[in-house]
Amino acid sequence: MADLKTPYDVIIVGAGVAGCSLAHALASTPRREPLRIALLERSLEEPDRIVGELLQPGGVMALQQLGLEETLEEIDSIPVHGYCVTRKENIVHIPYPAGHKGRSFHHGKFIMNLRNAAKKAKGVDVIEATVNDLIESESSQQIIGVAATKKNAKDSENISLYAHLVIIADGCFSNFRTKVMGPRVCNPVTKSYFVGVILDDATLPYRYHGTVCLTESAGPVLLYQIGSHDTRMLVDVKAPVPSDLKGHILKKIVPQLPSVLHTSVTDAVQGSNFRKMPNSFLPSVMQGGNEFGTKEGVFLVGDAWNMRHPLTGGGMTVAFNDIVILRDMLAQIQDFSHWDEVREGLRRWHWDRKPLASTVNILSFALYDLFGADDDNLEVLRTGCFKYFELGGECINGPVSLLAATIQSPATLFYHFFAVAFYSIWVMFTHARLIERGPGLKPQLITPSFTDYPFLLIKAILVIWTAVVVFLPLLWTEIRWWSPNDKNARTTILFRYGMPVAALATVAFGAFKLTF
Ligand SMILES: Cc1cc2nc3c(=O)[nH]c(=O)nc-3n(C[C@H](O)[C@H](O)[C@H](O)COP(=O)(O)OP(=O)(O)OC[C@H]3O[C@@H](n4cnc5c(N)ncnc54)[C@H](O)[C@@H]3O)c2cc1C
Repeated sequence: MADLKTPYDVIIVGAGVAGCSLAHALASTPRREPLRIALLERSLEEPDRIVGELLQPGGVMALQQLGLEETLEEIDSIPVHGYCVTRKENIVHIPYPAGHKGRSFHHGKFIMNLRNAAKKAKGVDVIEATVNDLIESESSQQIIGVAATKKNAKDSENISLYAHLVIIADGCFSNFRTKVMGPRVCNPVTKSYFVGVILDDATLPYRYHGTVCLTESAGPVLLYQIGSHDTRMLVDVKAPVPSDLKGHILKKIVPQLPSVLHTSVTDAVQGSNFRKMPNSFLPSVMQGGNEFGTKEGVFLVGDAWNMRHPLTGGGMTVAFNDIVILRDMLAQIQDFSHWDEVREGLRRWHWDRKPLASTVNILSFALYDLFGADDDNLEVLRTGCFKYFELGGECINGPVSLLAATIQSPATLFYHFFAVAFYSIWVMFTHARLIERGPGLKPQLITPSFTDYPFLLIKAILVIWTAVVVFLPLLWTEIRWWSPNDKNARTTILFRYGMPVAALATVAFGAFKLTF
């Protein structure tokens, strides 16, 4: 029975990508009694951020399933038909699978559309307030509400709101992660930073395509058009971020970009205020209350719970897909005060989201390790990856479908990743390569001969080892977060991951034996 202090069924903290779509999804689900939802956001002004500007086709599909496809309209959004990867003037075209299209836009405009959709949804109160704390029940230590400071026209007002369920969607810098996760808290690891600028009327190597520029001894550079005249450039920089960013980009990055971009990038960098965001890694941890060491009455969604590298532009796609599954799960629960039912739902949600979320998460860091390569063996893999794409056919279709999130399969990702690793070795043995000969001397093109083979054989083993060391820990972070008592999770892991991984490992080992 509803507590007198509980005017809401659900409180959602944060009206960003996940929060707005969740509020809209819950309100739009037919139920016996319509839900009363409070969506709290610290600022309802249009956000101005360098995040969430390209939505992959898989994200567009999830948005359609949520009935929110109109939020992509009337914001000067740009169609995205695929990617191209460049190494100086060498360019590989990687179109999305036929019939699929992504969209890119100014983040703030898209968020305003999402907020309007949430505001219009029946039973949703959008409140401009900063949530300061979670309110715990004194008897059960369950979370029963939030304490917030409401932004009024003249001054601020402290309020307390209560609900059966509190959902935290306060993004990558979440203030409540620790409180919700308790002893199992897992802190984000920042791998690098993206520094963002906007280019005016830039010409990209392929129009309406995301562009990934690989550079030597610096991180990858990402470009995509986000409006009729605006193109976002994100430059990956490792910590410590150089104090002279302008000099770093002009001297180290620009000469390695395709020449078609030189003028617009130089102009943008000259007069720019750089924006910087951390590229963080945060594996998802099972939630659901005491059994899993987390709080009851509350759970996390979106970046507050799970983050991956933004290189592959997958964050919003994961968030929307999560909301689709969560909506269907919560639709089966009539009363959110029945925590046992919510806990069981969260457990199912955790595993049901894995095919897409794990694929996107692993791909983002595996590609980042390859494209941001700063070691010799990774450089071999990076060259092999570029050449793999040049083969065309399934060598493009497979990886791009994973990137687009139209295929949700860590096993397919495993297959292509190790196919790239073996192909990289083949390339190393058979293709001529440029060797640096020291200052003042021109690099020399060397074709491997028989005398190089012993050295190359050792290198091949190191390259495979490097591929394993990149991929398997990422896979492990996706499957290890289960409770030892959770028998269903163990079965899921065994069948969904264990079997394909074992099968592919056998194939990979066989291929290795046949090749060498
Ligand atoms: C550099 C960079 C580039 C990226 N580019 C892409 C991309 O191109 N494509 C893609 O799909 N993903 C991208 N991402 C990831 C994507 O931005 C996130 O996955 C997505 O925004 C997560 O949504 P969210 O709702 O969890 O958080 P957010 O969208 O950040 O929303 C959180 C909301 O909570 C509010 N809030 C925070 N604290 C409080 C509080 N105490 N009280 C009330 N409200 C609060 C905030 O104001 C905000 O509105 C990128 C990430 C980075 C770092």
